[in-house]
Amino acid sequence: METEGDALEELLKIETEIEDVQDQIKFLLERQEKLHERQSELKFLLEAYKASGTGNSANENASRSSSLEDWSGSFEWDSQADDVRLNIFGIPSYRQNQKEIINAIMSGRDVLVIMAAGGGKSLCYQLPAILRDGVALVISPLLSLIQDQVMGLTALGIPAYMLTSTTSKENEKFIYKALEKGEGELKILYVTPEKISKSKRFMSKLEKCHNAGRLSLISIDEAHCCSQWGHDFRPDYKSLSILKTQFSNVPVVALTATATQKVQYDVMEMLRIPKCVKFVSTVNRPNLFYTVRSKSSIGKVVVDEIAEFIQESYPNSESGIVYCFSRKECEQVAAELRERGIAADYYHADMDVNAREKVHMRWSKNKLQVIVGTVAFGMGINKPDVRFVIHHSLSKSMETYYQESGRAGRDGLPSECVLFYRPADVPRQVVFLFISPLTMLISIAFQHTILQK
Ligand SMILES: Nc1ncnc2c1ncn2[C@@H]1O[C@H](COP(=O)(O)OP(=O)(O)OP(=O)(O)O)[C@@H](O)[C@H]1O
Repeated sequence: METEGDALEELLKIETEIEDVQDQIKFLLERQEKLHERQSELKFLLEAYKASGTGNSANENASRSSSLEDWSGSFEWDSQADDVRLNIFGIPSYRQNQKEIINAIMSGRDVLVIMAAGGGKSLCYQLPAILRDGVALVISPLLSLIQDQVMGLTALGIPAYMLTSTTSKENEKFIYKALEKGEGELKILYVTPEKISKSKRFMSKLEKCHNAGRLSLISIDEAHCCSQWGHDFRPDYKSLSILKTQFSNVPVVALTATATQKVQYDVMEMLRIPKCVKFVSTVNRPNLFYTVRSKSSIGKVVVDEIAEFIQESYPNSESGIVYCFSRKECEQVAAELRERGIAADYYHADMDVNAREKVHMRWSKNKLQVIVGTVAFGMGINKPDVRFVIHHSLSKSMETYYQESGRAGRDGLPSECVLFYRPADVPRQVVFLFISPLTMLISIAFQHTILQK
């Protein structure tokens, strides 16, 4: 007969064994991650060997192109580019790397641009799109991003169009005619990646445009969506590899704010641009001030502190975002902030598209001070004057944290990023299970200023 003592002893044994198994799983997952990383590097190297046909390594190729070619020198299009920059875009001078990127594209090279959010990536492909003859194709992942860009360009008098589900029949006809026959004024055409992967009709018109020598460049925005290692992987981005295969002489420009090596290799491999010129601008955002605050285990106290911070530091309804871990937490925190007199609402993936869009619009138009969101409140958020991003809970990775907190201060003005941290939040984020929170804090501290309040 089994006694209570026996049962207790067996339970202890099982618990020890479970801990053991967990350690092994952790070890194996870390090993798997490293192997994937190396696999991706090797695939990229092999691709580069094949492309160069010389046996030189990709790194040699990459560094050769970056070091030996001087993209900051004088080029025949300099004065025309300056004229377009100043008189069409109204931009008095270039920011870091913009001139060099434009020169590389104008020279017909494939280019990979890594530049922080708000750094000015759009000008890098829009300006060459105007200077080069023909139509520039831009692939962007979100309808809202596309609409913003087309609206902005149209306001500047640049003939830009989009071909999406919202395009009128009349505009569609105009676009197809422009692609096929070169009729009408079309300089920049925005599409989502689904157009490339799913519309045979569109691809056939694009081919005609290319055959007539009228496809001037291909720009791929948010290029990290190609990579499974990125934070926003989009399966349709995989089909973009066809572009370089089909239009090999047209320069491809891939742009992203994501800087990890693994993602960079993946993007270059997926888009088949192993010999691209790579431009990495600083990811440091000197106008962002990072703070880590210790988080109380009592939910109400945390919301009290968040509300107090917002009301004291931003009494004039300056815009902000509060990131939470779960949908339920989002709704609760938004309601509690409202109870404390802050105009807040929530945003998460469980809401229908219209409700989400409504909240986003109210916030964009400053009718709402704070959006309390999950990770779903992500790409396409380009409000320039977000003064604070508060993390009620830890993000799922360092990269996600960088993206989320980076939504603050796109206008370059001082802005705050506050992380509420307590060790008990760590196990809720699967990825962080295997990353020491200390590593994350040290990492943030190295990259930015930590003001311990
Ligand atoms: N050289 C410049 N001087 C001044 N302003 C600039 C310059 N280049 C771009 N800008 C402005 O900076 C702002 C951000 O540019 P843009 O939208 O291209 O950023 P981005 O890098 O695409 O950011 P995100 O990744 O968040 O979309 C825009 O208002 C743009 O007009």
